[in-house]
Amino acid sequence: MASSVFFTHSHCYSSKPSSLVFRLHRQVGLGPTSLGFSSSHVAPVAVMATDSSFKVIDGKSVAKQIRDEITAEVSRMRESIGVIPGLAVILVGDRKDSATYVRNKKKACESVGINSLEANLPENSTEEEVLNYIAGYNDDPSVHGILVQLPLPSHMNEQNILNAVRIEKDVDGFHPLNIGRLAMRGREPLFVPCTPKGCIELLHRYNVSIKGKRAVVIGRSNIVGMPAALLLQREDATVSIVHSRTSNPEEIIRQADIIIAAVGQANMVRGSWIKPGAVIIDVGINPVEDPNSPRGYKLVGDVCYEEAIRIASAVTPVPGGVGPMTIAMLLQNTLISAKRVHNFE
Ligand SMILES: Nc1nc(=O)c2c([nH]1)NC[C@@H]1CN(c3ccc(C(=O)N[C@@H](CCC(=O)O)C(=O)O)cc3)C=[N+]21
Repeated sequence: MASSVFFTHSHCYSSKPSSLVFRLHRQVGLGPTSLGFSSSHVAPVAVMATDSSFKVIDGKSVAKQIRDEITAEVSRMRESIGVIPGLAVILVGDRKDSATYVRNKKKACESVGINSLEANLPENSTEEEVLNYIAGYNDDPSVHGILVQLPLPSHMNEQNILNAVRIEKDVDGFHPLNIGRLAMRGREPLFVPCTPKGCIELLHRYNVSIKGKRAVVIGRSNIVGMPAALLLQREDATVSIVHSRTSNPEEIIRQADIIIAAVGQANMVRGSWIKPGAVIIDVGINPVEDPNSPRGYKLVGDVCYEEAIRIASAVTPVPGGVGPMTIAMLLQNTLISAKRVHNFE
């Protein structure tokens, strides 16, 4: 994001919290909650006199819970009508991160009993070759979901390729018809994009009420920011979108009861930008140098976590927050697709 309004920080200055008051009054304790996760209780009493229990939103354990639900449904379906849901993933080129994501998706399919097919095409493939694979999967009745891993090589037209996926198999929810329906009141998309769907699912499973709340989405990408804003609006939030040309991002973000951060800027959102008690869903997955890690880097979100936990009421960590939910939602969409085509309830 090449803009001067967005500040980048390679790390949070956790030894210098934005408010001394919060640090002085911080009390940490551990205890199970009704959802079965551990949470640390932070009590910034100067601002939040009551109900000051801070929660880590544990996407990893919620995703596990959802995978267990999907596993049960997949086997019920197999036993009663003999159908096994199938997901086809098309990977073009050899980007390391994409290969890792695709491998994780495949593993996740196996873990719930969904069949996975994979087409691995070389970087220099033509658009036509990719379209041929899509056409084959469109016509294959054992395939209920088709995912074209993004980003595609730059010589390909992403729109042409996403348009070619049958909307009934568009488990990524990226077909313009599905996105268009998401944007319209009274219309239902066949699939909702996985990452934004995972964000909303986390809010639901943590009993965060959305109706009537002020929500701010940071970032306006087709795959996260825009659909996240549309989903929040469908849930009756009052939604603002902050982006690289927003003149007063901090001021707008500070009004949010719910923040969904999806810009891809490490630690961009500082503690001082957060309204006390806000709920934060951090979609960013940004590598930053870390000499203490064997890989030489670690992953951080778009939100300065160490600062956020002192002021927000709940925050998703990175890793272990939205990422695992994205994959769980992909499995869920594949199951929904198979159930729909076979009229199985
Ligand atoms: N057609 C398409 N659909 C996608 O859904 C799609 C895509 N293209 N291109 C790339 C992005 C990225 N994405 C992630 C999925 C899971 C994690 C994930 O599970 N992350 C873990 C582990 C992170 C790690 O340690 O490497 C975590 O955050 O805890 C991250 C990122 C899906 N994407």
